[in-house]
Amino acid sequence: MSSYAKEKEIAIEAVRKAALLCEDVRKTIPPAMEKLDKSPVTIADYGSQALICHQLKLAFPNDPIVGEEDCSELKKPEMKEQLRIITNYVRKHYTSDDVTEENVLKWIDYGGGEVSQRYWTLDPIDGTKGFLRQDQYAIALALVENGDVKLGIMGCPALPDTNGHQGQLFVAVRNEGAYSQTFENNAKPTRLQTVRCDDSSNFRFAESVESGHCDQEMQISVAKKLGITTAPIRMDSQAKYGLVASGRAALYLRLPNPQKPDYRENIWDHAAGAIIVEEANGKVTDMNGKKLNFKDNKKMNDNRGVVVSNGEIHEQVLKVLKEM
Ligand SMILES: Nc1ncnc2c1ncn2[C@@H]1O[C@H](COP(=O)(O)O)[C@@H](O)[C@H]1OP(=O)(O)O
Ligand SMILES: [Mg+2]
Ligand SMILES: [Mg+2]
Ligand SMILES: [Mg+2]
Repeated sequence: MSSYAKEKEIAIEAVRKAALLCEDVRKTIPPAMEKLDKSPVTIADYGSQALICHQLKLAFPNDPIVGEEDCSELKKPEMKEQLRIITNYVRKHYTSDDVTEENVLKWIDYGGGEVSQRYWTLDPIDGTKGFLRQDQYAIALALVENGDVKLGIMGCPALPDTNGHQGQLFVAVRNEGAYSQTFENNAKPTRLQTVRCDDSSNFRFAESVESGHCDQEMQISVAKKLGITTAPIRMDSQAKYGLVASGRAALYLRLPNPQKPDYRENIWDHAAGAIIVEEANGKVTDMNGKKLNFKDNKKMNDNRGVVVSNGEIHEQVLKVLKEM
């Protein structure tokens, strides 16, 4: 019996419902709205956050949820039509009889919790830019206790598994391994294991599609020094952690963009992915070898960049980074 059996069951069901909503929205190529920081957000980001937060609050009323989105923009009168559309999508994918515009706003704002001794962190759509391009995105949910991620669920509805089946749901519980399954009900989970260095066809590296989110030039030179000469797998969102966990890449590098020295990573962009890779025998640190900090703040203020590996090559990657 898993130590987080109830949490896992509720979280998987919540992410599964949100994935159905996101895929439904994606069929129509949704227009993007712009947030105050100029980053895009869609009706699916809001719908996914509303669905997941409400289900978590019903089951764990005392747990804070630290989510990416809030409704300050959505509450503006000019957003009335958007709110109506979001509410309709939530109603379609959620058999709760209290789906009203007012409640949808309330549920989204359940995600306004603070980092605490025990909390959930949620990115309702990670890789919104990928989602808008009809490319990869992830619904990422993690439970953190005392700064340690205990449970991570990552839904990647557009990601094909190694059998070519589209849609992968990744699940990891601390000390109990990482698994992937399809989105079907009662799908059989497959245990994940990172790639071995002698598996030359999968000894590749992954990085962001968005050159503004990282330092692609530096990443390619680091990979070269490690003997990886094949082109990077460019993919949006935390799905890159899924590639490393399932042995389809040995390394995911996210080095800070030199043009944006003040950017700090958010906990919801890494918590779920990190436990999934660690439980598949991989390793995750920042570029200086520091543990990612999920204990203090939404922003990982004392971490710089992220290095995600199969475990075996981790020390070597850190050494190369230090030398450069
Ligand atoms: N300058 C930046 N450096 C690193 N990550 C960033 C930067 N700007 C935005 N992001 C985040 O990168 C994530 C997408 O990652 P990827 O590029 O791997 O698909 C998003 O969560 C996005 O955050 P946000 O949601 O605030 O836009
Ligand atoms: Mg965003
Ligand atoms: Mg997001
Ligand atoms: Mg994100």
